[in-house]
Amino acid sequence: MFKNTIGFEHKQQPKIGVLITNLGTPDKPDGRSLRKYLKQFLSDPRVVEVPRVLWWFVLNGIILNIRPKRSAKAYQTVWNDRGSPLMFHTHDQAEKLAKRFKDSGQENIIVDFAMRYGEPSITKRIDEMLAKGVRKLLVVPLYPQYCAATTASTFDAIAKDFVERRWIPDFRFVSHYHDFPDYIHAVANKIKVHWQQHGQADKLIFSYHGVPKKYLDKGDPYHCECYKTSRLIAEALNLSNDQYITTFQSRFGREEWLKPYTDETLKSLPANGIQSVQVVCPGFSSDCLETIEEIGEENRDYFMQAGGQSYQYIEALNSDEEHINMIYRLALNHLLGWDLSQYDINKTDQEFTKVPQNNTI
Ligand SMILES: C=CC1=C(C)c2cc3[nH]c(cc4nc(cc5[nH]c(cc1n2)c(C)c5CCC(=O)O)C(CCC(=O)O)=C4C)c(C)c3C=C
Ligand SMILES: [Fe+2]
Ligand SMILES: [Fe+2]
Repeated sequence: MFKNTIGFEHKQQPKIGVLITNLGTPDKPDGRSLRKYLKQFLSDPRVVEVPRVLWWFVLNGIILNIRPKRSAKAYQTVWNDRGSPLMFHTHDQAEKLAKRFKDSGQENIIVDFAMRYGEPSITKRIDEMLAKGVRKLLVVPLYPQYCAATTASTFDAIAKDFVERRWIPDFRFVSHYHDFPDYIHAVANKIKVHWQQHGQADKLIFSYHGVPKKYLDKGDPYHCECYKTSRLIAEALNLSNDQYITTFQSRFGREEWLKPYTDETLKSLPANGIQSVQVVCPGFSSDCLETIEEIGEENRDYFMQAGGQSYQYIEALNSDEEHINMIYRLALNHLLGWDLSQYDINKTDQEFTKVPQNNTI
């Protein structure tokens, strides 16, 4: 009835698993793959909060007949020989994070990545980690700002997995890091480096993925966390309030989403005397369709066609060294008490809580 742990052996060294996750992406940039991906993604009640029966008809009757073809075209423009940017950046992040732990002498920590939709699935990675002896699992969704549509949805996938499993590991979950100082400084430094190379524009635009406004009205902290992130980055850069704007992109459907909208803002700026902008997307830990195509191309056209002179997109943190160090330190904060060898806690505590050398069963 319950799923058993495969590959368990006695005297196996217990391990700690650090699983970074992101949204997921289609297998290929074609209509078929997009249909499969969008069906899974848009069927998630955390993403689309519309009565299920009504939504089933809208999704299957309209959206899945139109959107896959259109989205496939957009994905083709960002796909390269390494595949989807979201996939290869997340892959690189996991690889470099694993090295970061190894270089710090943490041999017992296994790092990997999973995707909420599509492959590699959360369940596949949990299976693999448990088989390798992971008995304590930390999941780090790479969404800096908490949102039910993303963060809670990731939690749902883990909870669903655990419900079906016999042997559940110790478990910790990072629900957000929108104000974690290392994250703020990593984004601020990325902007500073861009300024050193290109100079400063009239305005800095912080563009975050939007969600329906009703999610904010129902108590989702996402909107507040986005504004706080912008404020903290602006403070780190010594920007005054009139030097930056927070906006929301990637609208879907007809209902009202969080405002101000990125596209409408960019269209209106030239008429208000703003000739040059730099756009940064702090909510995206990896570049993906929504940053490369929507911000890098589509919104550039809106701004330039409205009379703008200069438009620059500042890339996501991707697998930059500073990003990996930030995720490493974020994970360390959440691992506290699990793996003691790495902490500068005082000697008495270390002796008291020291894990026995042969900690096997
Ligand atoms: C329908 C509602 C959607 C909500 C709510 C939503 C929230 C949300 N999404 C991200 C991050 C990403 N979304 C991406 C793509 C994407 N998002 C939606 C819809 C909603 N997102 C769709 C339909 C798509 C697919 C592309 C398209 O057809 O337009 C991506 C990129 C994935 C990639 O493969 O590159 C990311 C990342 C966040 C952070 C968020 C709420 C806070
Ligand atoms: Fe999205
Ligand atoms: Fe989009």
